[in-house]
Amino acid sequence: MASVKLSADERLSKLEPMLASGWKLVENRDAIYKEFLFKNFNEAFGFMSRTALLAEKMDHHPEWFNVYNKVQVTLSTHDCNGLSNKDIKLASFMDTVAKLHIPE
Ligand SMILES: C[C@H](O)[C@H](O)[C@H]1CNC2=NC(N)=NC(=O)C2=N1
Repeated sequence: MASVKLSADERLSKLEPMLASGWKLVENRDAIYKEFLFKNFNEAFGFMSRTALLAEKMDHHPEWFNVYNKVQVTLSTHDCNGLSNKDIKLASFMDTVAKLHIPE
């Protein structure tokens, strides 16, 4: 199903809260970025594993880079060359999972 870019209203109602929870707009791209820090690699990889399962189920995949306990994530929808509701859904899920792995 072709993805539709977030509307102006959705950017206010759905994207703004994500920016308030630490996601940043990517310069010169309609994309969002967040860096997640975990206690160790196991926690980071657990986060990535859980995200990967949803990504596969959604057929919507993050652009991410992992070194040890850090996971850098960029979300955008390639099909519409910008942000869609799929990005909001995946970002929200990642925030929820990350909270389960809060470093002590
Ligand atoms: C063929 C496949 O369904 C598409 O390429 C999917 C795969 N995963 C995707 N991931 C993201 N982030 N954006 C897409 O548009 C996308 N499209």
